[in-house]
Amino acid sequence: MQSVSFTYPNSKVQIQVNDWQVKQGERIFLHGKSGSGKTTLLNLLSGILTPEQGSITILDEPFSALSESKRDRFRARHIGVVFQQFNLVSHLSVAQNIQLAAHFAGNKNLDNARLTALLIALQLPLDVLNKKARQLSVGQQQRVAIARALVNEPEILLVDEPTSALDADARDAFMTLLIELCEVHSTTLIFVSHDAALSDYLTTRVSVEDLFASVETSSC
Ligand SMILES: Nc1ncnc2c1ncn2[C@@H]1O[C@H](COP(=O)(O)OP(=O)(O)OP(=O)(O)O)[C@@H](O)[C@H]1O
Repeated sequence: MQSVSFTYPNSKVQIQVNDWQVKQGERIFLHGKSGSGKTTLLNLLSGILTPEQGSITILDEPFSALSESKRDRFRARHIGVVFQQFNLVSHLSVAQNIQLAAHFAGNKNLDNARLTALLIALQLPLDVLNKKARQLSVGQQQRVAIARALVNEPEILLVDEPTSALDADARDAFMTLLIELCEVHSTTLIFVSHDAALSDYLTTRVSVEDLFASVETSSC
């Protein structure tokens, strides 16, 4: 991110990042107070929002300068996103939810073996494939959201508070799996959570307040 600024319409809150670089394969624990701008930052990195000024370069592509359709295609191919609310299509089966993500990425080679391997890696029973997303427990929905985000083997994974509904044991099991999957594929992970205990699973801690404050210091 280079000299990025963003303000929501009718809002006084401005998000500014002077210079932020993330290395390939880095696993970042992004934390900060409620309302400090973590989700907004993830939305800028996923291209759901675009900066008013400055630029976001991802995998050497001028990501924030791409047209909306090119940005959507780039996201589908290279960036996995797991939102707080998972955003599964509730009336579709788990298999259909995952296949939809593969379809948007132009991934025509999603075979059943790969789908099965992903579910096993996430410790999901295989019979969930035919269940509707709305029939799953919250913990299962979280794992399916991760499976959907990983199905295209993205270089980058953006995850927003994925463990908030899990108990401590389920949370630790989930984190171990997530990190293992990221290690296997050298996935760059940006992980937002209020749960400081989870930072042990990640390699780098970044506070959004510091990230945003560094702009004010350097621009004075
Ligand atoms: N669509 C929107 N329109 C206007 N203001 C918004 C919008 N979404 C968020 N904001 C404001 O932008 C600021 C940053 O919000 P954001 O959701 O990024 O924070 P956060 O750090 O993710 O918060 P939390 O930890 O509570 O999820 C807040 O002041 C919020 O009220």
